[in-house]
Amino acid sequence: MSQQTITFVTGNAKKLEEVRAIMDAQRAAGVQLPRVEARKLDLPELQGEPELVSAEKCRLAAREVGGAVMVEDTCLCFNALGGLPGPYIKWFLDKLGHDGLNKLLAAYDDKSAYAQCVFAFSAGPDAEPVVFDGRTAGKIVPARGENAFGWDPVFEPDEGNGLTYAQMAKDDKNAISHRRRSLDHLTAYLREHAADVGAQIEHEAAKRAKTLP
Ligand SMILES: O=c1nc[nH]c2c1ncn2[C@H]1C[C@H](O)[C@@H](COP(=O)(O)OP(=O)(O)OP(=O)(O)O)O1
Ligand SMILES: [Mg+2]
Repeated sequence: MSQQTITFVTGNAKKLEEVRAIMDAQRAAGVQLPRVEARKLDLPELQGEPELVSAEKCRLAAREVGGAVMVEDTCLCFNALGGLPGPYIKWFLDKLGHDGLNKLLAAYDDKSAYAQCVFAFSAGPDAEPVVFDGRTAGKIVPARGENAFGWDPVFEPDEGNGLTYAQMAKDDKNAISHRRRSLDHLTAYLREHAADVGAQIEHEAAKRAKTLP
């Protein structure tokens, strides 16, 4: 596994920053992790359940890169709305803003929500993606804190001592975040299946080498 590189495909620089910070801290603590390269690509996203959105994004990424990839899809799910906006949060945030997200819940007493990150990993274009779910529970609040990353100012995690993600130090967010939890599952999988995954990446690469003109 250590010889191989996995390409993290995302169009979002903030995601990449957090993934790098989480992995660097773990490496410094002696955790064995694969080499990860980044590729900036804004891939089209299928509609549906988060696991499906992420798995399909992963297939596209693997085809695009022609090798082992990881992607993630992030959702913000309001319990009063049956989990919506969920995977559509990007567009809700874009069109409604922080205030509009709060107003969506005006008719409900229940402001609880969870942030969800679904990583998907694929060994190559013909391999089946594997998905990993990470969640952090909290509630939707009027915006507080620096407006640096998406909906961070309106999400107050239950474990955040009353602070929104945007008010927390980056390391504190990374310690409890949906992204951290999902990434931990992915890296644990890669460690547990290091031999299989390594062989699969090699196999995929060899197959492609053969089919090249
Ligand atoms: O920790 C986070 N804290 C605050 N906001 C966040 C976070 N993580 C993602 N976000 C935002 C970005 C986008 O508006 C939406 C997810 O959409 P999502 O499709 O997963 O991300 P994206 O299109 O920006 O990047 P990608 O190329 O990896 O799909 O929530
Ligand atoms: Mg996206």
